[in-house]
Amino acid sequence: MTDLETAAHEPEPSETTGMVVTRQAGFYTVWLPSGQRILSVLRGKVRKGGPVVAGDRVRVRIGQDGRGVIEEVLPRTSHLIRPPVANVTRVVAVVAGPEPDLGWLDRLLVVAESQGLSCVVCLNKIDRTDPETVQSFRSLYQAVGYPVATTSARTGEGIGPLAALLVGHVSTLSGPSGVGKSSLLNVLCPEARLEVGDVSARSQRGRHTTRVVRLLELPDGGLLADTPGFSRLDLEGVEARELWRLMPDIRREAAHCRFKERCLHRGEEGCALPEAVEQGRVAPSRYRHYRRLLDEALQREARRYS
Ligand SMILES: Nc1nc2c(ncn2[C@@H]2O[C@H](COP(=O)(O)OP(=O)(O)OP(=O)(O)O)[C@@H](O)[C@H]2O)c(=O)[nH]1
Ligand SMILES: [Zn+2]
Repeated sequence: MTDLETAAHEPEPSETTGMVVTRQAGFYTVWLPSGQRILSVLRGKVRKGGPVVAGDRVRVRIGQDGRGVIEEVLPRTSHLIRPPVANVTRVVAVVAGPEPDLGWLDRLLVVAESQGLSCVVCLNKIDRTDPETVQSFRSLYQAVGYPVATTSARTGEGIGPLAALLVGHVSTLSGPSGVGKSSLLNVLCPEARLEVGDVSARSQRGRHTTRVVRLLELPDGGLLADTPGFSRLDLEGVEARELWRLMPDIRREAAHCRFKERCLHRGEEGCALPEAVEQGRVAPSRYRHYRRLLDEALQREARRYS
């Protein structure tokens, strides 16, 4: 018996909590802990509280007809604006071979850390990447402290281990154009593939300027947004003085810097960071990107205060 069949035999309690997985024309699909999905509308007072988005955890009352009424939106742990998804816990930062864009990756990792999101780093297109590059990418980011997946959406290599990193999370893929985010989505979620031929969904997207975001169920558990996140990587809101805290490898070494909080760890005389790079505890690319992001944050702050 499948989970769905089991669910059909167990009457749902009249009130339960669930997660909004998609919204369409005033109807919200709520995913219940049993695996069942119910079509729901918003109670008037909930509507006044602002938009309800995919990822929102809600208290829902189920009527005789099997339809739901969303009574309350439970507090959010995070809220992405673009795409509008609540309660994301995991960002999959995707870059692709043969020459992964590490500058983009390090920037995204900082932005995600500043929002308290946990990251998985993914190198896609390993079928067209030199094995040495794959290996050094893996070592670099494992040493920083991130789970690393190396994948090929084309051959399927590494997809299982990537899926395993998403179990129990609400995740979003993020990465520069063309790295294979849609391709990964299709191999990770069989449900996503159906969409390709779904003309009504496509034409709807064309009509509306804001795209409807769906959370797709991963076969092994977890939910994945069907719209990539973080299309703009704004460092807005990241203070120059706080930047070192947002890069785990820099943070570890900064703890040994004798200038402590007074230091920007930019390579000042006596700062611990240049030595950490020399001795291989911080990768040169990571330190270079740290300094680039720092300069940018300092310039922004100078403009703000001038
Ligand atoms: N060789 C190879 N090609 C891939 C792989 N994954 C994706 N591609 C190809 O890369 C191109 C871009 O893939 P998409 O999935 O559209 O990339 P995307 O990141 O969604 O791109 P945007 O929608 O522009 O952000 C397509 O031609 C894919 O077939 C892979 O693992 N290996
Ligand atoms: Zn320092």
